[in-house]
Amino acid sequence: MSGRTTGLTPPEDSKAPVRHPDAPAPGETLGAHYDQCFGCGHQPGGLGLTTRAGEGVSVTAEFTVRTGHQGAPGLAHGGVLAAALDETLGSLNWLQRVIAVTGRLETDFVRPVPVGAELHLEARVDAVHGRKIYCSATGRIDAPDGPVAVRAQALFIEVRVDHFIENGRTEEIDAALADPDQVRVARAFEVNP
Ligand SMILES: CCCCCCCC/C=C\CCCCCCCC(=O)SCCNC(=O)CCNC(=O)[C@H](O)C(C)(C)COP(=O)(O)OP(=O)(O)OC[C@H]1O[C@@H](n2cnc3c(N)ncnc32)[C@H](O)[C@@H]1OP(=O)(O)O
Repeated sequence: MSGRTTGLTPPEDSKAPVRHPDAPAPGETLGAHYDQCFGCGHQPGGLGLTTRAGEGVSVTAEFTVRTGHQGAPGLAHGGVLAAALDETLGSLNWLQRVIAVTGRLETDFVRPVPVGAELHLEARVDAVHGRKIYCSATGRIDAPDGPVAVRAQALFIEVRVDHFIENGRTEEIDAALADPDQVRVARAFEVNP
C-alpha cells in the first residue's frame, strides 16, 4: 500500500488527547447523539450501532452485518463498513465532550466481511491540534481479537452546534430544538447550544 496522505498526519506540535473529567466511565454505553442518525439512531434501515466508552479516549462498538447491508452476494457493502467506522469514530465526541464532524476518512478494506458476521469496532483519538482531531479505528471479525477486516484513519474537525442549525434542513432542526432530550444531548457536548 502507498503512504498515507499528509492530511491525516498529526503536526509535530499536536497534543495528546484528553479524556473529559465528566466523560462516561469505561464500559458505559454511549447513547445516540440523534435518534434519527443512520449510525446510532433507532430506526429501521440504520446500523443501530451501540457504542461503549473505553479506556483513555477510546470507544468500542459491535455491528452485525445484515442482508440489507450487502454489496456483493453474501458480503457487506464497503460504504456500509465505512459508515460503521465513521460512526464509531464520531462517538469519540462523547469522551472529549466536543462536537466534531468528519473532515476526512480514509478506509482500508483488508478482508471481505460476510453477512451474519459481527464486526467488533474499536476507535481512539491519536492526537489533537486545535480544532483538528486525528483518530483511527479498526474492525475485527466476530471477536475483539478476531482478524482485522477494516481500518480507518480520520480527521474530525470541532464545530459549534451552530454548524447543524445553520446547515441542517429547517424541519429537522426545528424538531430537534423542540425536543428536550436532543437539547440535553447537545448540552452534554457544548455548554451553550
Ligand atoms: C439543533 C440541535 C443539534 C443537535 C446536535 C446534537 C449533537 C451532535 C453531536 C455530535 C454529532 C457528531 C456526528 C457524528 C456522525 C458521524 C460523523 C459524520 O459522519 S459527520 C458528517 C460528515 N461530515 C460533514 O458533513 C462535514 C462537512 N464539512 C464541513 O462542514 C467543513 O468542511 C468542516 C466543518 C469539516 C471544516 O470547515 P471549517 O470552515 O469549519 O474549517 P476549515 O478552516 O475548512 O478547516 C479547519 C482545519 O481542518 C483542515 N481540514 C478540513 N477539512 C480537511 C480535510 N478534508 N482533510 C484535511 N484537512 C482538513 C483545514 O485544512 C484546517 O486546517 P488548519 O487549521 O488550517 O491547519
